[in-house]
Amino acid sequence: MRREQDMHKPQAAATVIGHRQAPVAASRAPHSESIRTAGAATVAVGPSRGVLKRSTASAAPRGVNPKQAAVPKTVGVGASRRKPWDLKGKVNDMEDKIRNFQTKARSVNEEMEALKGSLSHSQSRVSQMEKEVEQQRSQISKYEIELQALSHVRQELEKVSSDKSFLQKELSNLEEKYKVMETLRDSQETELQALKMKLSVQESTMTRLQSTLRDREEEVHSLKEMVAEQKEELHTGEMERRRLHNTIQELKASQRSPGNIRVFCRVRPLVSGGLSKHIQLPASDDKSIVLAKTEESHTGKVADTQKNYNFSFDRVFGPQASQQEIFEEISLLVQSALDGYNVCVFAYGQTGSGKTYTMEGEEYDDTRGVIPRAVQQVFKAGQKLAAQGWEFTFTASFVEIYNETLRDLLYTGKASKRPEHEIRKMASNEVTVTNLTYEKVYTEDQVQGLIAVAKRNRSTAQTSQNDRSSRSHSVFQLHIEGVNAGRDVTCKSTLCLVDLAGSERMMKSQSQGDRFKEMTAINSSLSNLGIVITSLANKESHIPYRNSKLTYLLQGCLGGNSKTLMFVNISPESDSFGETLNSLRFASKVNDCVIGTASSNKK
Ligand SMILES: Nc1ncnc2c1ncn2[C@@H]1O[C@H](COP(=O)(O)OP(=O)(O)OP(=O)(O)O)[C@@H](O)[C@H]1O
Repeated sequence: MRREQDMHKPQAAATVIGHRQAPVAASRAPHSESIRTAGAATVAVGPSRGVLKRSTASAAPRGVNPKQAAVPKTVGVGASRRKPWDLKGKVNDMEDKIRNFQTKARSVNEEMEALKGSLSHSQSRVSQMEKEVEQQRSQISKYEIELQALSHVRQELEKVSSDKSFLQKELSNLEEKYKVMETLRDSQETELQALKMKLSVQESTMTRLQSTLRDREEEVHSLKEMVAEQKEELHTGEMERRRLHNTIQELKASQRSPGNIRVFCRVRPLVSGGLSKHIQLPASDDKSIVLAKTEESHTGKVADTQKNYNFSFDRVFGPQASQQEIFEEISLLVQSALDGYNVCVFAYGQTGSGKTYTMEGEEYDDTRGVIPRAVQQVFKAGQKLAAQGWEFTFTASFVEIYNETLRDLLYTGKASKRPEHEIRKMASNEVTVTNLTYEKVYTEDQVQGLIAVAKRNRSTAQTSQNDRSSRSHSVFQLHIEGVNAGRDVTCKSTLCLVDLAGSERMMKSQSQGDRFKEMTAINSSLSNLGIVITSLANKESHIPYRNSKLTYLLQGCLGGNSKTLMFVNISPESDSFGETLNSLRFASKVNDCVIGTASSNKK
């Protein structure tokens, strides 16, 4: 556009040239480039302005524009050289000038024509360029659209790239994991190989072991057969042992007397120590005892006479005999109880002769009596027989008979609620006591606990009545039931251990009141015991068991089907001589009784 303006300006200048004011226009066109060129020509020929100014101002007519008035002056470049009057010269100059101007106008025109050409060219160029610009614009808008599309693509690309980097990370993680897994797999493969090796070794070992097992099984089978044979032999042996055991006892008993009731005599040590004067125990004989009594001469003229009472029993134990020695002699009987025989051991003797010491003993091992030792043996033997297929059930009871009344020594309830008891005989001929505690026992300790309960119960009664324990019988019973399921054999027996009341005879001076009643009861039950034993020995048709609670209770343990042992305990003091003699006489009578051969309660 600017170029277009530039092209028009010289044209206007050329138009002015045709007028009189053309020089003015020429002098006023310092802004135009083409005029500037012409101006230069003017300056080259014109005089200096300083010179002209003064004369112009003074020569300009009034009312005329000083600028218009100055034109002729300016036109006359050669005025300084021509004389004012040289008009012709001036005209010539003017004509020269005109020619110059014309030449210039022509060149300007030419230039203008050239410019026009150039202009049209430029215009076409411009339009072409505009077209191009349009094209460019449309291209640009296309590009912009493409750019937008590309920016979407770029965003997507960025997203894809971030996804890619994420996936690459994941990939690298997975690669790591894969490597770890590979390592693991390798190690597991190695392990697998090792296990396979082991397996193959073990398989071969197993094959070897299987063949060994088959051999062993055959061995076991033959051993089982052998065991069965040996068990059979053992059983036969056991039966034989029982038979022999019984025979030995019978032989032992028959050594002195042919009766079944065996009697052991035990002499208590003197309380003061030393030796008893009236009791003699022959050193060479452990079955005899001599009771010597010196009878003084009434007249004094003859010497004192000594009367000897000789007794012999199955065994006589002196004051030094230990509890262990005593038990060794009766342990065979206890074994018989497990073999199915009823066994009854009772201690007879005057008060203080050592019955309780013999039967119960004291707490310490050495001083323990028959009852705790028998219980220990029963449980031990029961365990041994279990190996031969025997299974035993033990039931314990402990009863006191005082004044012909029964009292449960295992009762642990309130004293006020203590029940009364009756002895009953069952259809099976078994004797049982109503309301009595029959405690199933499984261990020796449990039985010892029951014995302790019985002791407490006796001492409680003792405090209310002095020496009550001396005046009552205590009966411990262990009911034994054995089953050998394999052989379809059962056995049933009772081990009966009795501490009898003091056997002293009643003095006439004491025969009054409660004491009389007690003594009558004791004497009655003890003499009834003697009567029952004698009746059994005489094989009488009626045995008066029911005459006393004691014989009624012991019915099953006395008689042909039981093994009975009596301890006769004697006091060594000289003032007990009479009672000792009575006890030994009673025991001797019992010892002479032939009741018959016991048979085992085996089915
Ligand atoms: N063999 C003995 N060795 C040592 N001490 C004994 C022996 N026998 C009995 N004794 C003691 O003699 C005392 C009386 O014995 P024990 O109580 O056994 O007599 P008991 O006949 O049962 O009397 P009771 O009829 O009054 O019950 C007790 O102190 C006891 O320890």
